[in-house]
Amino acid sequence: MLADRHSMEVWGGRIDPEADSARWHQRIQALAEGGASGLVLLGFACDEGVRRNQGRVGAAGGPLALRKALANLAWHRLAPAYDAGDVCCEDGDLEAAQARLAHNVCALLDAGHLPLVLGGGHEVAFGSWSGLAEHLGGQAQPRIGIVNFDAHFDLRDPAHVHSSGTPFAQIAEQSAARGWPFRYACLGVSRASNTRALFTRAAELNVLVREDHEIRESTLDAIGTELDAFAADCDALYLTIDIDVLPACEAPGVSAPAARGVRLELLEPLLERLKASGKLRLVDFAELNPEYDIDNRTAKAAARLIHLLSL
Ligand SMILES: N=CN[C@@H](CCC(=O)O)C(=O)O
Ligand SMILES: [Mn+2]
Ligand SMILES: [Mn+2]
Repeated sequence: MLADRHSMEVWGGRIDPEADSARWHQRIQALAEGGASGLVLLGFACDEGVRRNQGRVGAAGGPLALRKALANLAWHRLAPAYDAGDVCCEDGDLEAAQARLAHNVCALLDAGHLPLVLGGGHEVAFGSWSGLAEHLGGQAQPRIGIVNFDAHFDLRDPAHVHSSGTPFAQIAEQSAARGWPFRYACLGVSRASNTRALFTRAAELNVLVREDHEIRESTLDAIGTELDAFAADCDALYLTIDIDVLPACEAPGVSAPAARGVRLELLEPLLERLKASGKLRLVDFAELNPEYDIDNRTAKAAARLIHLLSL
């Protein structure tokens, strides 16, 4: 593997004396060549995209905070989980860091693993997707479905700058250049936090949009059915979770906290539905900023979602 740094030191925590009481820190393994396929955590310690997007930096600390939050959670998995270390961006060269992330993601997919990338600002998405694209590149026209749970479209015009606000517009451009379809679902969007231009671009790109206020107990099943149909029309799903989709009380530790958001109890059933599709090939978490977290609330919420997806 080509990660920029790797240490298993963070994986420590409570050890219970009774049988069958393992936690993540007791079961996760350092990634090594030739191991059985499993879930692989790969950090993307980067907030250069957030800085370029005029946001609150600090998401570079996300991978470490996520591992710490995950370490003490109960282990219920049957298949292995590995830690592949971090890709870092310490010199402001975001494009080079995204390219290294892509090569690592591609190598993991080639080896039969499910990569779970720990961001980092949402600029992680361009690197993650590029890795999946590299992996599927041999296919004629792979139908990659992107499902983004986010208060924001992140479809800003990349002609100005590449940032945490542009990844899906960059992916749309790349897809068009390759003659591949662009299939993007963005759920949890806040109308108040996205300009008219962004809604217009989403409509032009035929994005499946569900706004934050549309996701309620009474609409969950219908939205789940929409996601089933979206997944059925794709060869592979890339799930990206911008943790600022949660309300600020559940996720204060982000660059742009959501005044309303979509609560965990509504998000979780939709994630279960996507998982049940059997088409998830790549997952990432974006925008956790530990510098603004309260009581590790945001890290714990994200770790709970990782735990749910890993069962
Ligand atoms: N990845 C973040 N994207 C948001 C940030 C919004 C904000 O800082 O208020 C965006 O660009 O729209
Ligand atoms: Mn985002
Ligand atoms: Mn967001």
